[in-house]
Amino acid sequence: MSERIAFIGGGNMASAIIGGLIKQGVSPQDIDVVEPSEEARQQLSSSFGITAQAQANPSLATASLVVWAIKPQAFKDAAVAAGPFTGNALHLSVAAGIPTDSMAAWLGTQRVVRAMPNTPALIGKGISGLFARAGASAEDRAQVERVMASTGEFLWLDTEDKLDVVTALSGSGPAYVFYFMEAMTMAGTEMGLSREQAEHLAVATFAGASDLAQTSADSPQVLRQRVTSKGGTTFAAISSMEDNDVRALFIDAMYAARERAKKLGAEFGAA
Ligand SMILES: NC(=O)c1ccc[n+]([C@@H]2O[C@H](COP(=O)([O-])OP(=O)(O)OC[C@H]3O[C@@H](n4cnc5c(N)ncnc54)[C@H](O)[C@@H]3O)[C@@H](O)[C@H]2O)c1
Ligand code: PRO
Repeated sequence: MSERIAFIGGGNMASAIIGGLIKQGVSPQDIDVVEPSEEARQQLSSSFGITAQAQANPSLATASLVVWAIKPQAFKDAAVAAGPFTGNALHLSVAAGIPTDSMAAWLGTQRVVRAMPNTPALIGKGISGLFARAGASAEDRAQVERVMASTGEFLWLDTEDKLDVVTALSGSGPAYVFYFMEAMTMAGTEMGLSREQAEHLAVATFAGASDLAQTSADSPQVLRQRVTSKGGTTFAAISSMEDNDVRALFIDAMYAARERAKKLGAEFGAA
């Protein structure tokens, strides 16, 4: 990968991808970042030795790939500011909701791909959903794969609307896991463990159960049933959750996330 890559936005998600690229051997000198926040620019400098630009400028024209890692709310203004400098680049957006139709209109190109990563990308253990517009070539898709592989796994989607489902599932998903860790820690502490002990047990339980689910030939449902002795402690806990509709409420929450992704697209993606 000797091409220059430009990032518009240098926050959490850009840093996760940049970190992965540098680990893969990409030189920080081949990475440009446009980042208006002084604090974020300093972070990029201390973490990666990258001198980010406060504003889009003609140097962006040398990038063969432009990665859009800004909030949906800021996308259109940033596209209007940076678009004129991005020449014939391929564009890859990680923003929730913003449709490729809008990006193609704002940027004047059909070479547009969207990715929905998640924060385990920071340690190379992310998973991303990818969608390519018809105007993106096989080589464009391969370039996106090389970049996203540095953050973990990826899978291609055949329709763009499925990206909103991926956003609700794996994009937002780490927060659901941390939420359950928080609740388990809170309960363990209430029941007499120290906070450190409870958090250690909760985090290690998710790590172990995730590894088991990934390496086992059995489904999560079968693995759950194996923990749940009839009339035992897990049975009491799962019955309490089922009686309180936790599963249905959790599914509702994911629909709310997907709705929000659609609304962000409609509100901030209007071309
Ligand atoms: N954080 C996640 O878990 C996650 C997961 C998947 C996708 N995303 C998507 O990634 C995008 C970025 O999220 P994040 O978590 O990195 O946010 P962030 O706030 O950490 O980073 C966004 C950065 O963009 C900068 N910015 C604002 N206006 C700009 C402009 N006009 N030009 C250039 N930079 C500008 C901000 O200063 C900020 O540093 C969002 O669209 C989000 O939907 C985030
Ligand atoms: N974080 C972004 C959000 O909450 C997108 C998925 C994860 O909007």
